Amino acid sequence: MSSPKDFVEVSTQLLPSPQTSADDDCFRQNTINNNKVVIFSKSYCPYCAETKQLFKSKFSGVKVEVIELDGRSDMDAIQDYIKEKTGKRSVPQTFIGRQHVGGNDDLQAAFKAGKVKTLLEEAT
Ligand SMILES: N[C@@H](CCC(=O)N[C@@H](CS)C(=O)NCC(=O)O)C(=O)O
Repeated sequence: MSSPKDFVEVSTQLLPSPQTSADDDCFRQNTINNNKVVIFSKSYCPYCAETKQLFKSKFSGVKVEVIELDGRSDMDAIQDYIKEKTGKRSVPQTFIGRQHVGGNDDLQAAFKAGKVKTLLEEAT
């Protein structure tokens, strides 16, 4: 059952254009640190669509920050940064409460194990 307040808010954030590569990393880390749920995504990617749909259907009411990488001039740099942090370069990559959950397969498995709910509850 869902009520109006349960409707999930999915927004697409454009990171500001930083001046230096040190600023770049700062913006990327701040995006992960300052949002409860962050999904690095590509708009055409079917796995990304599944990840976004999971939050929409199962965690309505939770604000999800979606960074659509395709078309961004810093797409490769962001993917390099995520690879450096997590070992993974594919999209989607989901972070909950600053913790890396992983790609869509990882997220779906974490959901089935009840871990997504726990991470959301623990996230500030
Ligand atoms: N098993 C991965 C599959 C992800 C995947 O293959 N994503 C593609 C896009 S649909 C990808 O990242 N391709 C390389 C790229 O876009 O840089 C998952 O569940 O997340």
